[in-house]
Amino acid sequence: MSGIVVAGAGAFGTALAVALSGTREVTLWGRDGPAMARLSGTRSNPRLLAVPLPPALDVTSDPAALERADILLLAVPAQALRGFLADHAEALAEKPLVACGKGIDLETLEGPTAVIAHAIPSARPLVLTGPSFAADIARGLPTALTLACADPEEGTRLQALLSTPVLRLYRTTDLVGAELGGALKNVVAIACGACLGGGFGESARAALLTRGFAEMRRLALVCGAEDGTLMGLSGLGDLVLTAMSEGSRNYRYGLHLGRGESFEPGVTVEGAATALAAARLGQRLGIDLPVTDAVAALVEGHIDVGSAVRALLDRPLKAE
Ligand SMILES: NC(=O)C1=CN([C@@H]2O[C@H](COP(=O)(O)OP(=O)(O)OC[C@H]3O[C@@H](n4cnc5c(N)ncnc54)[C@H](O)[C@@H]3O)[C@@H](O)[C@H]2O)C=CC1
Ligand SMILES: O=C(CO)COP(=O)(O)O
Repeated sequence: MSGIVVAGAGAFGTALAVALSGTREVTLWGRDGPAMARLSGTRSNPRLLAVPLPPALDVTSDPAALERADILLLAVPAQALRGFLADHAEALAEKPLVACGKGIDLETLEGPTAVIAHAIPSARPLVLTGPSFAADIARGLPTALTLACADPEEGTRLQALLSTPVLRLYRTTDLVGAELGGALKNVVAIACGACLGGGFGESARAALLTRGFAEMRRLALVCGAEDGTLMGLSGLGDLVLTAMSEGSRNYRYGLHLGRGESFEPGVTVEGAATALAAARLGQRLGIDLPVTDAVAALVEGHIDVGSAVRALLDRPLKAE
């Protein structure tokens, strides 16, 4: 039996640990010692998830657990991944590291697999991504995700290890497509939320979702992604979930932007930093990303939603 360690005890890491615990040996590792000790005692964190932890799930803040792992699921936010890897590089060497966060690093403009490859060259990066709210996964509701692994044999082995009767993993070798789909859909979800929050209606949201998806594909394909991956769970599938549901923090953040309200402090909103990163990447690669650029300008407070929508409508007419 492989020892799975989920690193990052936020909503998603806790949900994944809950879902995988039972038939597998699973440890949930978090950096905050007192918080993990409390969680170990109470076996629940209602602020994060409505379900209790299964008795078999081990909970710790001891870094030695990272070293003992056969495989690690990294459920820290994208902007924290580089720091986490630097802190634990020795313990994580030569292991399969499954990136579960969705974003592009704002400083390096890299996705999680390149961040892992640079920080720990001996590690084997994978990506686990797709439409899944932590609350749904923790409750055992049916969910389908994409597992990307460069080595098809290892991908097949880990697909079996990380699937459960209700958590169905599809595999691919397209790491770039999987991670960019997951990262970029958050930006489009912010745009869709801002559109509804600003009172522009559901037809406009459908237009933004579709044109935003065209942008996602444009950027991802130039970065080496396969179109089939973008059309699958990790791209279109996750975009549909995130851009249509108030269960999404990115969408809710967009709603607040659209209404001109401030958002709940301290909540992880990956699409905000990723919009800035993707806009810079688009400039660097010479790719037209009007929706992304508008979200980046909104996030930075340079424009309001009304002017963002007007700027998008004023663009020259073109072929679809
Ligand atoms: N919540 C959800 O429904 C889903 C989240 N995700 C992705 O999972 C990632 C994490 O999201 P959540 O768990 O929801 O966020 P969260 O805000 O609930 O938790 C983030 C956790 O990461 C920890 N963390 C931050 N920096 C760290 C560091 N340097 N070292 C160790 N731990 C660190 C924090 O202490 C916190 O426990 C994000 O990239 C998100 O896009 C993916 C699918 C679903
Ligand atoms: O990635 C997610 C769903 O697949 C979670 O979305 P939010 O981070 O917007 O809540």
